[in-house]
Amino acid sequence: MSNHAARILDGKTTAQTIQARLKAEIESLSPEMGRPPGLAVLMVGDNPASAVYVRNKEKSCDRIGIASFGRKFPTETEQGEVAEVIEALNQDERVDGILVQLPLPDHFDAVSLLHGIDPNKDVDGLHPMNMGRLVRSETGLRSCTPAGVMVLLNEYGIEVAGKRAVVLGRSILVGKPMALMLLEANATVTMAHSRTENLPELTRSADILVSAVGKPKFIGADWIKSGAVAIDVGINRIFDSSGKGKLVGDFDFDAISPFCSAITPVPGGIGPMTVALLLENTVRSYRKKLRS
Ligand SMILES: Nc1nc(=O)c2c([nH]1)NC[C@@H]1CN(c3ccc(C(=O)N[C@@H](CCC(=O)O)C(=O)O)cc3)C=[N+]21
Ligand SMILES: [Mg+2]
Repeated sequence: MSNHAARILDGKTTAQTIQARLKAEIESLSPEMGRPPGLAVLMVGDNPASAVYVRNKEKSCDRIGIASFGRKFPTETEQGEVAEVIEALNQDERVDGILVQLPLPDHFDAVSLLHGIDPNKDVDGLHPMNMGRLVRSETGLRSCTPAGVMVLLNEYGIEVAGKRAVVLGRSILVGKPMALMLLEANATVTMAHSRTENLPELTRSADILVSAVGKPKFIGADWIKSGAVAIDVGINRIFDSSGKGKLVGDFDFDAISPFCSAITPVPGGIGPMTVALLLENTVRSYRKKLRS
């Protein structure tokens, strides 16, 4: 079963549908709440992937009625200064979500900074409280990228239970929570990483292959099982011979799509889903205040 046309899992359209639903929900909740939801994004230095994300988040917040409390710090900022801002945002009643862009500059200790975020405002799901809830399959705020993958799979009716899933990458932001969410959905999950031996042989066993390694067009056709579902979390900027930049994923899309049953494009796949789930988490934490 090869050379069938893969279904394109359209994250852009799915994300727009989610955003439209959230916009309506915000309109109906805000009279009672007396304020819009608020999201604070903190960025230190100027990582290009983070810059794309920040731009898209701010546009989306404007569009659906979430107030942005963003702060940008120069690379040489001291950790203590950012920690103080986080503490002020924890106390600020107008703020429902706080997100610290990763990676942070080398002189930062990301772990201790993330521990300082109020778990109820941790819309990135990175606080140990929320990570622990995920490990235990308890409800809590969940990492936006892997949560977006699960929503997209569900949107397209892709069966996960009983399937073999391989996750490439073991970051706290994507790989680890992704593996746990697939496990929760009853997939048989393998986590692979830079030290994994015979990687292509492993990925050829995957019914669902998720890549979050950040290497442009790293994965070619001989890594893919025929009929696999390919989920590309990589967002890599490359430049053509004329110096023009464009975004590509970890998959060599044109090479592998003939062998896949379904595949996410870059751009327009998991990126927009990440933004949508961030907004969703923010609205969730806003809505929770109505009842408390
Ligand atoms: N604490 C933290 N949480 C994150 O989730 C996080 C982070 N730090 N640091 C940076 C990465 C990167 N990231 C992106 C999310 C969406 C797009 C996105 O919207 N991509 C569009 C790009 C469209 C375009 O502008 O060309 C797409 O793929 O279609 C990009 C990048 C989240 N990250
Ligand atoms: Mg994408």
